[in-house]
Amino acid sequence: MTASAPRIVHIGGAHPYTISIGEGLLDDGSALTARIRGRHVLIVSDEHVAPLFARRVEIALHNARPDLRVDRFVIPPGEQAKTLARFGDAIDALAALGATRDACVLALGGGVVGDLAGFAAACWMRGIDCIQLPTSLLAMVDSSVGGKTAVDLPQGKNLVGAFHPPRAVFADPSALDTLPERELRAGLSEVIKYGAIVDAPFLDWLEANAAPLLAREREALVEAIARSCLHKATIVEHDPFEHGERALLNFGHTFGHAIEAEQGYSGAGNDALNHGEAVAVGMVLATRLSAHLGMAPAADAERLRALLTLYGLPTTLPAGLDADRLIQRMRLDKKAHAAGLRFVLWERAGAARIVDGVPEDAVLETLLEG
Ligand SMILES: NC(=O)c1ccc[n+]([C@@H]2O[C@H](COP(=O)([O-])OP(=O)(O)OC[C@H]3O[C@@H](n4cnc5c(N)ncnc54)[C@H](O)[C@@H]3O)[C@@H](O)[C@H]2O)c1
Ligand SMILES: O=C(O)C(=O)C[C@@H](O)[C@H](O)[C@H](O)COP(=O)(O)O
Ligand SMILES: [Zn+2]
Repeated sequence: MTASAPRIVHIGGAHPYTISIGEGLLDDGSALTARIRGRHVLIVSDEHVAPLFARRVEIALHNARPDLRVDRFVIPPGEQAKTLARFGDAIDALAALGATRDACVLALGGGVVGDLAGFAAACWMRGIDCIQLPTSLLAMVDSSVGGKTAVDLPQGKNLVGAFHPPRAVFADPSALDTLPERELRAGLSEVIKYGAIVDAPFLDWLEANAAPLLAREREALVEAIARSCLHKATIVEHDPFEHGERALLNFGHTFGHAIEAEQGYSGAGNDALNHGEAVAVGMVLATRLSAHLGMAPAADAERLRALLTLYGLPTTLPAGLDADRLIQRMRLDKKAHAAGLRFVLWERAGAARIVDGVPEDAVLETLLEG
């Protein structure tokens, strides 16, 4: 049972669903099973998260629906597991389960699990249900919502994937108690992104609420999650397949994804940046590029950099990365056209714009400044 009524965010459109945010949702078997149509469930998780939460979810499912056949598929933790090979293993797990078209994948974990599990659900029998049970802050505020699913290639981030909206999202903020500090900050990077691109008052709120958020005060976290989900839901509902405004959610990602790929996706346990950290650096570089192109007042750019620093996030390019190689990576960014690079640039707090044909020499200059 949930401790109190969950906060609900609705996403409309062709495939409507709800995001529920509330304590105890991971144990709420009746809420979870209400979205499960068939009798086969594959819980996809990772080696950090499964020992913490998978048994609880399995018990909740069993108590509400003893007829369910529930299997577990567990991947190693971190970005390096978001591969075609692990995707193949997930497909094998669905085959071993005997999953029929009404089966359901439960993605229990951070964004890596969510993206991989969602992609497996998108492909098995051309598409089965996926319920997202995000356990990292980043997954609660961003990756569990909107239906982008993918795996990485050595050549670039998320290069193989599909749009496959979840059947439902259940975010239980009590899961965040065990989240490592570095991962909490990474999630806050994507939270700051929403303020930067569409909600200037949210940036004020984030400036005022760094202490409670970093101390994991539940009320502040739930507010940040709900407000982030509301922004993502609004954008995704209007443009589910990223034909236009959805690309705003990619602010900081052209630089960020190039950094991640260039570092070999090794952000989990060493000096390389994880996704949220790479996006933090990417947002700062995007504001600098905006300044080069005559957009975004310098004072606003400095304010964003200071806010990221307040949250303990990196704001400069890691040492040893080659600018030309980063630009080469950006040519495979999914926003790029045959005609050239496309960036989400910054105008001011709460306002960003998608700009085509950004000259590579301006990007190079920005990278060389660090
Ligand atoms: N699909 C989308 O729209 C979208 C949006 C943003 C990011 N992403 C993707 O999400 C990924 C990043 O997600 P992430 O930051 O969650 O990384 P992640 O999935 O690697 O999780 C971060 C780390 O935290 C651990 N963890 C997660 N929940 C935990 C908990 N409650 N307690 C203890 N440990 C826990 C994980 O095991 C992992 O080690 C990237 O691959 C990124 O590309 C996708
Ligand atoms: O949902 C979106 O749209 C986003 O861009 C959200 C991003 O935070 C996320 O990292 C996404 O996976 C990036 O998408 P991609 O199309 O650049 O791979
Ligand atoms: Zn992201």
